Amino acid sequence: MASITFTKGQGTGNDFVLYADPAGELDLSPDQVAAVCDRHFGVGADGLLRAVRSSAIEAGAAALAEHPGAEWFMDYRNGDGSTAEMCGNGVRVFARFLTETGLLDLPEGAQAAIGTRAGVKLVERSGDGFRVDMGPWRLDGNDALVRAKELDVPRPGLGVDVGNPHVVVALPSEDDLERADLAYAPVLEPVQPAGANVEFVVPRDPMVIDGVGYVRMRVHERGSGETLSCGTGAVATALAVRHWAGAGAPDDWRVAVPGGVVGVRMFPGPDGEHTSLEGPAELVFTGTLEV
Ligand SMILES: N[C@@H](CCC[C@H](N)C(=O)O)C(=O)O
Repeated sequence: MASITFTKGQGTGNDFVLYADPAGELDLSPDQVAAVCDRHFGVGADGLLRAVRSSAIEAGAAALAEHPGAEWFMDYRNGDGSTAEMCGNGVRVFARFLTETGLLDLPEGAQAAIGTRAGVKLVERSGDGFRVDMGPWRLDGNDALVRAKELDVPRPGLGVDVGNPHVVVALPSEDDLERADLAYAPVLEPVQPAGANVEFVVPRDPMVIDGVGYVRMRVHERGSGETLSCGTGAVATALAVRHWAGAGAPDDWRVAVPGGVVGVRMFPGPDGEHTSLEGPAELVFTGTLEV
């Protein structure tokens, strides 16, 4: 049995259990992760973030090859114990955890390189929270029909890859968004090869004010169920809505989720268009786990 000092953190209500494992000695099994994230029998969280030195985890070799400064690797797990490539809110909360615990020095205006399974992400402070360069994105062609309880007819979704897979579904009205029952997994047809996070979205009316786009979103996350926020989902949402709106649509978006608001921007990067995600990231409490 091992004892782990953990911290609970959240970004717009997307909550995580975090712990430092610099030498890579405290890897939890999927069942252990699911038990920790269980809201009735465990700490309770949408996911788990293990801070491990990139040199101490197999997946960290690619991160160090991409960016030798990527000292820390974000080993992300969904609440059911499954592994995901990337977590947008998670990487911001991870930066808060590293800086508050003294594992990372990140002065205002500087960027830290964090290894993830979707490549190295550059994180910086932004107001009270953090901003992350999410890197390049693509429409992944895995468009799907999405069936969900309370939706009268199956609706078309747009497949977007932002490091992890998403399907974005536009709903006709805010009423539809509110009454959609996401307490179970929406059915995707055809089934996405690696599963997908599903975002249900409604642009605000008017959608654009002073060059900024506004959209509301609810999300059913692969491996976690409905959550109060999803950073990669917000990025996929802004990209999908801009795609649907066509030429002249803004590159600057505010995505309202049940847990708050995050900002998404599109900008030219060295390897195609990148996006950034910004918003709050807070630590809530610490405790000890016996695993
Ligand atoms: N909540 C995260 C996304 C976490 C991973 C996702 N559930 C998946 O399986 O891809 C975020 O903020 O991006």
